[in-house]
Amino acid sequence: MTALDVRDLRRSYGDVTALADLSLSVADGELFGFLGPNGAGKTTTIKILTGQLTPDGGTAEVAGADPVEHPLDVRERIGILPEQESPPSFLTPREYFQFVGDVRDLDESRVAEATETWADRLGFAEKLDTLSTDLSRGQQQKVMITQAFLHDPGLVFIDEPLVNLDPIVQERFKAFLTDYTEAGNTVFLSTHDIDVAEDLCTRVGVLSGGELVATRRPSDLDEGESLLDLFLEDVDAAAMEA
Ligand SMILES: Nc1ncnc2c1ncn2[C@@H]1O[C@H](COP(=O)(O)OP(=O)(O)OP(=O)(O)O)[C@@H](O)[C@H]1O
Repeated sequence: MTALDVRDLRRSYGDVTALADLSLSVADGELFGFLGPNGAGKTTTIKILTGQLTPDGGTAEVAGADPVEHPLDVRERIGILPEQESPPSFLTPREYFQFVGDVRDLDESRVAEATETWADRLGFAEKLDTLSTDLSRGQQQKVMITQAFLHDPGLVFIDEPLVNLDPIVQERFKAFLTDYTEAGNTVFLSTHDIDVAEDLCTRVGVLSGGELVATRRPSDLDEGESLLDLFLEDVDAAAMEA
């Protein structure tokens, strides 16, 4: 089954072309890395696929629904971890998860269980009743990760999830992502950390100038080959063609 399918997606902001012509499919169970230099169009793509932005043209199906025609259906079925967003400063993590649970129509007991599981997994149990404004950047990131997974979505969009996490928590979260996708769920991971993508992803797509210029499987790399070198070659080749 296909977790997401994108055909000929286009989006400009005034005379800036953010997405020129993007076609891409991600299957259920993939841990898909979305790579690209600054300004390549990654955030624009994620905003369209998560029902936050309308494209100028093209089609998309995400978790079985059209994010343009039925953005609420898509948002119900997916989890989203946007880059550089914080939990509301005036709520504690526990209150924030209750709020997200209400919006997502989850039973109180399910929210309580997920809260305990994630606080334990990411190591912030002692901060569950602290106002978010008094949390460190890393602790706030743990809260944002938790809200993305609170309802056990089959498809999650995560943008630079490891930022501000200490190495121990990073490893724990990476192991979770692997287990999560091996269980059949799908992760769409946008990152500049090519080493993490090489280590973690089952497949990556390289976006450059608003177009997908390569897809690769880290498991297919030859001895001595690195995803970073190939990424740099892909982006250089795309720049030469432009
Ligand atoms: N609201 C906006 N108004 C005008 N231009 C925008 C807007 N949002 C994005 N852009 C432009 O669209 C292009 C793609 O931006 P986008 O944020 O999608 O790239 P990105 O791959 O996520 O970049 P980064 O890795 O730096 O976060 C860039 O040239 C950017 O300047």
